Amino acid sequence: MAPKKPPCLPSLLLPLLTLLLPQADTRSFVVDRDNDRFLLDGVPFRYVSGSLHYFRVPRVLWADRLFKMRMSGLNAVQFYVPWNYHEPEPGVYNFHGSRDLIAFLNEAAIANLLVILRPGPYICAEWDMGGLPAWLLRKPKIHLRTSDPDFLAAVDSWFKVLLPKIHPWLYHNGGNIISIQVENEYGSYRACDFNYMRHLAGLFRAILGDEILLFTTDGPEGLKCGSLEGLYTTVDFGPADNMTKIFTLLRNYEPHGPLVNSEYYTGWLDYWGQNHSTRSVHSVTNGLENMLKLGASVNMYMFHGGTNFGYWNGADEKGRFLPITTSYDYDAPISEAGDPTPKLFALRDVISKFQEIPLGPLPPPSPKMMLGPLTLHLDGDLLAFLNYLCPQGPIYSILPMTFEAVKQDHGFVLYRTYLSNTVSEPTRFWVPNNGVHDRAYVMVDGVFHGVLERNMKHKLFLTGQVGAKLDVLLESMGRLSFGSNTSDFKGLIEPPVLGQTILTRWLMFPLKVDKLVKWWFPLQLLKRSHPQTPSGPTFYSTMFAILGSSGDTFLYLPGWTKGQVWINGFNLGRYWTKRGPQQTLYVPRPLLYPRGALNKITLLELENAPPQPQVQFLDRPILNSTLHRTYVYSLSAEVQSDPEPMQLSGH
Ligand SMILES: CCCC/N=C1\SC[C@@H]2[C@H](O)[C@H](O)[C@@H](O)CN12
Repeated sequence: MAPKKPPCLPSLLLPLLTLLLPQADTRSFVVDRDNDRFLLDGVPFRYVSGSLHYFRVPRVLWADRLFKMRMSGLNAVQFYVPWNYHEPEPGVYNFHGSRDLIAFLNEAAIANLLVILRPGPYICAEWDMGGLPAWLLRKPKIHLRTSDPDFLAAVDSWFKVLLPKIHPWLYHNGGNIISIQVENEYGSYRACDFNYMRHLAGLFRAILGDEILLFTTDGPEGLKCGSLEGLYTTVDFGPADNMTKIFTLLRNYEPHGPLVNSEYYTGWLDYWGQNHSTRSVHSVTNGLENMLKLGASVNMYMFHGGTNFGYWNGADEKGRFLPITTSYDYDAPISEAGDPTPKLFALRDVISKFQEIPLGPLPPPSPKMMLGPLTLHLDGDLLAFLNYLCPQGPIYSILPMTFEAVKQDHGFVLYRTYLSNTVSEPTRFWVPNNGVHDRAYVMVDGVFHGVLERNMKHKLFLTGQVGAKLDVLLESMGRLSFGSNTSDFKGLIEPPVLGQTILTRWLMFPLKVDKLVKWWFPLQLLKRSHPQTPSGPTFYSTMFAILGSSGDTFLYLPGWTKGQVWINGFNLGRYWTKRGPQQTLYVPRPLLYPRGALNKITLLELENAPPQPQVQFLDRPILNSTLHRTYVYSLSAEVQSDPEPMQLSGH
């Protein structure tokens, strides 16, 4: 669907106006190397852009966010296209609802924003596997982000679907896309495979033509492997970096043409278990003003961060595995709830010194709602619903299989084996080579024995009778989205060991939790037995009505440990109250049924619920709680003391 044409005008006016309006054949966005600037339709142009990720904002809120960006003085919006968000299975595509990319392009056009598109295939973005689909890892030896034929075949297949959709939206075709990025900070990736980058550039040119401006983005240390002849080179850096030094370095790659910072960091990401990140208003506005004085084009990353709903967060590896939090507030100028912040107004003042700002006020913060406390009832432990969670039954293997091997991309897989001997004394249960990816909740005959965690907690001690069920619920906490190796397999990567015995003969149950939670009637109706005393992964739920006026709100879970939340079947994301720094989850008002209608909240608490299983809805977020240090294990004392196992179980 090509962009909507202007409304039809009285026929006598049309000929006159067509002389004035730029026509598709005169529309152009080019680099003017003689004058170190961009030209838009032949006129000098500088973009002041902001990043907003449509995949982190419910579709019903896109127009609101884009309007606020325009009213902030931006003339462009930059966003990625996550491959894994649109191709859930090989050859299966989804561009509907909150995945309707064309609808988002149209909303940007309506907001009078040009578009800087970044389709990857890798996007980083603190998104699961940097946007690459987990199903690529069903070929375990695939070399991601290289000219590996298996990888390129999947990339070509995806881009031959995506890029033709984008073609009509290119600026010179009448659309609003002025430039397109190839890959993402490729210079930071170990492969440095120029054949791969040349392949991508050739594919983009073959489908999109020669007019569209293609560019690359790298940190200063990545320019060597990230830049490519024929692609315009840009950099990314934040307010604390040395702008002069980095732009001077950039001139080694682009001696002429406009200076571009494609990711000027207005804030930063958060990791579970680390302190909340912020960037000062002064440092961010000061850096922007310095770049605009140079005539540079700038994209602010992020201008509105949004939320990692569901299981979509990515992870980093900085000495240890660090999953990204559910909130992607990013301390951005527009808050996670879509509210203008002091940083926005300060940036708007800076922009107004260099270009016209739309007249009129920004909308005020949206109404917020408080509700509760609500008391949830215990539906039952997760194992009680196993037949509904895995209706197709388990997969058997001598050694445990990864999530990818059993075709489970996100969430949870239950691993089950049976004790071949009685273990009467507390005996060490562990997984060699840091092989828990990422958290394991261990039960013996349904009794919760504790948690193992990647890099953090390698062993626990358990007892059990011969023939007892040993259940290990594995949770993926999101795949590495940055770093030298994005082949971040999930599950039990190594067979666990009990005492000196390697445990074999495993049943794997890929769990379809979201499908179960979507059932409207209370889960406990599915159970034959009465809810047991809460032990390990357990479902809780309740129904509630909004009596007063509705509004955005923030779910607060005091006393809960860690788990997943659904509201009216929508997967709101992960909570980890015990670890922080995030203590609340953003609940967009459109998720809630208005006054009188019944809403349903469901929790899967993975460890321990509070004695009173209550939650509240607050009128403000808590993203910077003080961390409960006692809860964060230290690994160093443990990992060296694990001896090699002696025998296989059952042999
Ligand atoms: C030292 C940082 C290297 C990783 N790059 C990052 S961390 C935050 C941002 C986003 O991930 C963004 O998607 C990256 O392109 C750049 N960047």
